[in-house]
Amino acid sequence: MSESKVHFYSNEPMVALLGNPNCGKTALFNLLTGSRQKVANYAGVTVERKEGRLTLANGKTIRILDLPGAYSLYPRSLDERVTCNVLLGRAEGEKRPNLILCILSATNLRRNLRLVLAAKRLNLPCVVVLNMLDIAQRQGLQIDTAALSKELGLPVITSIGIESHGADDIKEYLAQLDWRNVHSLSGATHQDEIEDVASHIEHVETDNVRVQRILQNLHLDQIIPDRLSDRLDAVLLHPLLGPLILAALLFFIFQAVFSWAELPMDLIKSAIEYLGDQLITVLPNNWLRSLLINGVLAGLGGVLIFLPQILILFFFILLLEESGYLPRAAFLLDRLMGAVGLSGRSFIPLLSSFACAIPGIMATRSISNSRDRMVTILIAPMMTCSARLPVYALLISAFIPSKRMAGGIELQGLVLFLLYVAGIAGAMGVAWILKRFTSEQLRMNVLMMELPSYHLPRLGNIGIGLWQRVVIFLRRVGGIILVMTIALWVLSSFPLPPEGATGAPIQYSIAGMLGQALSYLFSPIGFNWQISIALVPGMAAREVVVSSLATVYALSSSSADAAEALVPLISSSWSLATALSLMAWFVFAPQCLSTIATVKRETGGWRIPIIMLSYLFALAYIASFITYHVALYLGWG
Ligand SMILES: Nc1nc2c(ncn2[C@@H]2O[C@H](COP(=O)(O)OP(=O)(O)OP(=O)(O)O)[C@@H](O)[C@H]2O)c(=O)[nH]1
Ligand SMILES: [Mg+2]
Repeated sequence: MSESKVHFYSNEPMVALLGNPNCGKTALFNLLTGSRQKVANYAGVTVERKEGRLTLANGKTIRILDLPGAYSLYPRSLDERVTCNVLLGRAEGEKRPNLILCILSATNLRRNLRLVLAAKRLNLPCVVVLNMLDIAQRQGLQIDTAALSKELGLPVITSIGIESHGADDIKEYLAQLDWRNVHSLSGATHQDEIEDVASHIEHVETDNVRVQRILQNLHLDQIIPDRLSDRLDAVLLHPLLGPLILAALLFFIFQAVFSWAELPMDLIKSAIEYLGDQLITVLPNNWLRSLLINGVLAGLGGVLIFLPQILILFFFILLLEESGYLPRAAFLLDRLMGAVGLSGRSFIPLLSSFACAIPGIMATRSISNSRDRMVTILIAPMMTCSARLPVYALLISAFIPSKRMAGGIELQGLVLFLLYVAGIAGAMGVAWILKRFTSEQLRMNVLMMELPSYHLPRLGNIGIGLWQRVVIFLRRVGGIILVMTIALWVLSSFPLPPEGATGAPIQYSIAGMLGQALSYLFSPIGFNWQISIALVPGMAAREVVVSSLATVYALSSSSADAAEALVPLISSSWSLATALSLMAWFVFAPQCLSTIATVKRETGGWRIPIIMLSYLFALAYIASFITYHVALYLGWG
């Protein structure tokens, strides 16, 4: 597996952040370096090392390395291995860090201290940072940092990862550090060798005893229950209520995606229409006007309009991530996932895939069982990524009436929910088959997952998260989607139709001919040539299908205002059977090219991506074929 290469600045000291998962390393990394790496309230958020730089008050620059969380220095999963390799100096092209900042969550010293003891044996200078001091204080924990420092034989500083000045003590400490003599902070007292695997087991026992003694000396050896979290869990993890609440929550989210988005979507639509009208009045009727209106405006506008829905979905995802509910959902679904041979471990990678399969596939690094990891990678693309939302939303707006059913349920939201469920069900089915027919069969892996305390979501963090989504989305619109739209416009406009041609000019263009050729393949599942054209650039990015349809239809119609009206156009020219078949196609169809590239990188070869491409293509075709023919049978043709 390759990792992002880090530049080698030999003269700048490097400080690595080491700590248990979810202890706030990335929060501190962001405070120290001014980065905006992902922070969330569950274990295993960071799976790669990330580097940033910090300029200290005295002008000195140091490199800070954020690492995946680790419970021990005996790696069990790929993300833990990243951490160990860096600390042992085995990471390619990377020197060993000059200093380790060992971050502890003050709320769980028992587990966190074991890692400090292991870190001391690395024979690297080490400083302990006691984070989450605010929560510890709220829980009534009094930690004597001087005594802790004496027990450990290491300096101890404190921090609060969620306050803007929460890392100032760390900065101050690093500024006054004498980097030439930093070796005096080295924790190794009795052993000069780097930790090896064989001695690991024997250390575990002595470390447990030592941690117990330290806690006793600090009068911290009673376990302080987190009452609020326990009380919430009594309801949210209740065997019967828990799953019901989870289902209701997810259902509500999809309802909101449609009902809350109406107003902002109307606003964006009006703005695009206004812009189109202006362009028509000021520009002469030539190829440039066609490119701007039928190409760029139709294409980009067609996608932009779905931004509010994407943001609403992410608002809820961020809320769940910040609050600490996500690992509970994993816990609730563990049984269900066990039925198909996966553990709840796969839940968070799969959930990340709802944003985009790429971070989802990266997140599988935290799955220690390699077969589970491969299966999770193979099914991740079936989780509905946010790029598919515009496609679904377009088809739903065009074909599913916006009406309320019994109980005030929005029909459109319900269909969207069902499309997501179809993806999940497909994924579970494939996982079951893969496990069933591989040598490992249905072996249950026990879920060992930490349930963090609930945190009140911080609006600032959610705001930043949403803003990042807006930036990602606009970058796609202004980047790949714009490029593909212009390319498609060119291919759809040239060559010009011959003299005396009667059909729309696009039919004589390169794209038109390609679409007609492809429609032989796709007509059995109800796709016309316009859809067939749009599917090709859609391989680059999902939303491109929407912009491509907008461009293709804008070019196929003679009226100048076609740029504004994709929904009525497709609802009048496609049958319901075709629309349903296209929805089914998008539940399963192979992912975009960048996902395939990620799978190749993460699995180290072409085997898995090729398996993935072919089985998804086959599945999509079969699902669409069945959907189309059932719909025809029902008279929706
Ligand atoms: N109340 C409080 N919350 C904190 C503090 N530091 C971090 N958090 C929260 O704790 C959660 C975990 O923080 P992260 O920075 O993602 O933890 P991490 O150590 O990078 O976790 P992994 O990447 O999974 O290893 C997030 O919800 C943070 O907002 C703190 O000092 N006080
Ligand atoms: Mg992290």
